[in-house]
Amino acid sequence: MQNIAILCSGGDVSGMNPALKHFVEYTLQKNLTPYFVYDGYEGLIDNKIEQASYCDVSGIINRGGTKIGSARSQRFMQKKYRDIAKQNLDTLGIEMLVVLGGDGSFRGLDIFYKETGIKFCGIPATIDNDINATDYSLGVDTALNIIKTSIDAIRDTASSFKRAFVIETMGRDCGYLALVSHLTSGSELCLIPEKEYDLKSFEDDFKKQIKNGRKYFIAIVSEGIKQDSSEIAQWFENKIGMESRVSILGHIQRGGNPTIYDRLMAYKFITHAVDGLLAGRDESVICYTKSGFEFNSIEEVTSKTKELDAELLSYLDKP
Ligand SMILES: Nc1ncnc2c1ncn2[C@@H]1O[C@H](COP(=O)(O)OP(=O)(O)O)[C@@H](O)[C@H]1O
Ligand SMILES: O=P(O)(O)OC[C@H]1O[C@](O)(COP(=O)(O)O)[C@@H](O)[C@@H]1O
Repeated sequence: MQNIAILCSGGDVSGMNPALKHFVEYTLQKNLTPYFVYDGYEGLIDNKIEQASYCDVSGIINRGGTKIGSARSQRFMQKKYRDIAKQNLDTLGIEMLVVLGGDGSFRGLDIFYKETGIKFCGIPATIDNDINATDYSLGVDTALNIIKTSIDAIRDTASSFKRAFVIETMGRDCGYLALVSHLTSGSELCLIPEKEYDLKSFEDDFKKQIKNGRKYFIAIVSEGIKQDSSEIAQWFENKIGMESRVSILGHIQRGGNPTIYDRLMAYKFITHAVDGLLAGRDESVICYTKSGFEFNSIEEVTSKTKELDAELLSYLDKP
């Protein structure tokens, strides 16, 4: 029997628990012995590695976050700690790793593979959807649904109280969450790092809309834009003449009951990752694109910054 381990690294996402469940079930079905590494690369170094069974994954498919924890690890950046991680894996006879994480995690994993020969398959997992070479990363759909529910709720109070709301989404330097939320929630303004903007250009139109009866505004802004959300709110007050409030959605976007789409994608990502390793793919990331699932090298995934989908971006210019 071959031993195979899974770990979560970087920001946790909803969808990791369904992935863990299918990992255990699928690897057992394939006559492999599954292991959990707790707390990301930190757990590899500290030997928090345990054999997993069906019991460990019962009742977790509906839970956000990850049962085995996730972490960012400064120590894994240093070879002396990666050597300890390799010793821990050798002691347990583990030769294959599945890692749910982002491009930083994959970069670390690739270095580890080159030093130790531990085979791996990366599964893109980040709410930001900013990993190059994959159209979809696990967790994005649940985050978008949480944002949708939040915006719908804020709309109730905004419309009742005649206010402008500036709603800030996560995403680091990527405006995907904000842009998709804008297009699907009917907000009046969307500001993202990928598109230059000048607030002045909206002033005449917004004032005209108020004259024509508009009672409230919803603006969705990504955390990576050049201004603080409070400055956008000030602009609504000073230049548009409407009382305003800021709502920073924050870490609620990283939690919550995984959507059907994320549960299904977790199932598919895990199946492809395990199949790929068994078929002899030693160092790859399983990506999802318009043409389906495909394996990519670390170089392809990490060498470029992902560009925002051009079609989605073009919709920002349309009324
Ligand atoms: N060049 C590297 N060498 C070794 N480990 C790395 C390297 N880059 C990232 N890592 C590991 O991957 C972890 C997660 O990376 P990070 O960039 O924070 O998140 P993400 O995987 O979401 O992009 C880091 O905390 C570190 O342990
Ligand atoms: O949880 P932290 O450390 O405050 O980090 C917040 C950041 O993590 C994210 O939620 C997800 O980022 P990663 O998936 O790349 O780790 C970003 O959207 C956000 O900027």
